[in-house]
Amino acid sequence: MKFTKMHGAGNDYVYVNCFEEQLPQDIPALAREVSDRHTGIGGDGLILICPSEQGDARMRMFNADGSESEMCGNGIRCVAKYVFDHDIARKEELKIETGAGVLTLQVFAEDGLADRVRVNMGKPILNGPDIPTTLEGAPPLKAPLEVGGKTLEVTCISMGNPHCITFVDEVTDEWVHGIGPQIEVHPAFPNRVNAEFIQIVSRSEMIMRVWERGSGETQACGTGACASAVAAVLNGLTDRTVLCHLPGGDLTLEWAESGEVYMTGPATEVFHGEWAS
Ligand SMILES: N[C@H](CCC[C@H](N)C(=O)O)C(=O)O
Repeated sequence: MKFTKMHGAGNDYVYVNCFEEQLPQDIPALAREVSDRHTGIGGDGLILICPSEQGDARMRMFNADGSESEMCGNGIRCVAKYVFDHDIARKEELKIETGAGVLTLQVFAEDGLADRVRVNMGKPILNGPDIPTTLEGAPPLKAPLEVGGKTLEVTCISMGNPHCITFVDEVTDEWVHGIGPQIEVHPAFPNRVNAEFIQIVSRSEMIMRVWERGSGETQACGTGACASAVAAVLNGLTDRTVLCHLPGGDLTLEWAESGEVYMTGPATEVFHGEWAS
């Protein structure tokens, strides 16, 4: 099985072009195997680029633990790059089918290859039961969450996949590796949750680290950055356009007055290979 290794702001996945490649039956097992950074290819998960009746391609995304997610922001930028660069659909505006609906993307190319992508991520989902979470509110804003002997004040948002955002003075390992894994599996989140930790720098800038559902700490999380920008606006902490600094790079988020969230960021192809087993 041929694969391509790509990353968006350091959030790296193994990509398979399912217009051409056959997949084994057990895709979650394949995701776990290829993601292993010692015995596999290494990555935060597996992303399939598939034919679509509704768009130029369909994205299916699997975390490193094999769980499938509805949406992946860094992943969809790389899917757009792959579709553009490999002539599946060489258009500057692409439509990609995802678990969160058909999204529209704008591709920016240098020397004929896409290197930055602007995604209309759609409107955030704010109704608690649809996130889903048992916490009160639409959305839960500064909702109390008992974790690790602390009572956190969290904001919960979905971008098609669930996010629990905590604003902190400094994003330390204690938060990300100590509290993050406990939030991921907290009973308030029936489908588990991605846990973002945000340090506000100014009304137009924030620092983010994330403990991702199914993958642990990643270098960046596109849907998490979008959800965090919405949470920052709803909590009165930033304006509607925010520069988000992540360990793997920067993303620009805009929660437009129309309600849609726009995310702009890089997409990088690193290498191709053949998966032996
Ligand atoms: N771990 C996430 C999926 C990947 C999201 C992230 N890598 C992004 O760029 O949006 C989840 O289970 O919802």
